Amino acid sequence: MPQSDLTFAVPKGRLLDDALPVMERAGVVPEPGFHDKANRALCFATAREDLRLIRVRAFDVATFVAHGAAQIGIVGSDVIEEFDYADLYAPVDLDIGHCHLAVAKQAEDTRDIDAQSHVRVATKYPNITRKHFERHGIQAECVKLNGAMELAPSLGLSRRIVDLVSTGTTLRENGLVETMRILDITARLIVNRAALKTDSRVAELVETFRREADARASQQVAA
Ligand SMILES: Nc1ncnc2c1ncn2[C@@H]1O[C@H](COP(=O)(O)OP(=O)(O)OP(=O)(O)O)[C@@H](O)[C@H]1O
Ligand SMILES: O=P(O)(O)OC[C@H]1O[C@H](OP(=O)(O)OP(=O)(O)O)[C@H](O)[C@@H]1O
Repeated sequence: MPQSDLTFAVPKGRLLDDALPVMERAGVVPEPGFHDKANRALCFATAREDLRLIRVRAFDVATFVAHGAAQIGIVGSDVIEEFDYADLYAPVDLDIGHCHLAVAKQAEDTRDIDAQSHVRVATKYPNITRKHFERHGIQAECVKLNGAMELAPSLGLSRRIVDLVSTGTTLRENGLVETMRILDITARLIVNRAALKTDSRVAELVETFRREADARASQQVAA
């Protein structure tokens, strides 16, 4: 019986620029139309007849793969940690998309929250945030935002934010300072656990990406 096509999910934004060369070295080469920013299609053919790509939001990559609608994908470890899906397995650290998740506050806010039992936090990551503050004995009331968290303290929405930091420019330009680092982040190859067990092509792709990541690591050591 012919096997159905595999679906590979990738995030549509900044991570894609780093992921594409890695994918291409692993033999996942999208059709030319994929690179056209004006193209509104969401599903693309690849050089492999049995493999298609879908381009979705980063959080949705994890959801598509966890539910088996896509068998494999690439996503930041922040997203994996936030959802904690049992059906999702992240076997390869791709060593791209380096950033970290941090708590930040307005630079002029000198009030100590350690002495408090409750704090309001604006974030895209309510689960990670609640767990982080719980470990410090503080109950976090999370206000879910999907972007521009940096506006929340100055507009009185929350005393703290939890957001991704890479260069630190966004925090600085919005008058914020980091108070605590929560999680170091890199992008991972993720697979649906059931698909990994039942479809040998998924295990083969995992091995190919693992070899590609190992080869890059060896080159870096040699350089
Ligand atoms: N400033 C940054 N520097 C490096 N990596 C980042 C940065 N911001 C986010 N990331 C990583 O990239 C991932 C988001 O990927 P990407 O931007 O491709 O997705 P997206 O779907 O466009 O995001 P969104 O849903 O926010 O629009 C994050 O989950 C994180 O792992
Ligand atoms: O430390 P920096 O290098 O300044 O990067 C951090 C910024 O990058 C991410 O936002 P992104 O640009 O993905 O936009 P978003 O707010 O729409 O998520 C993140 O949410 C920060 O705002």
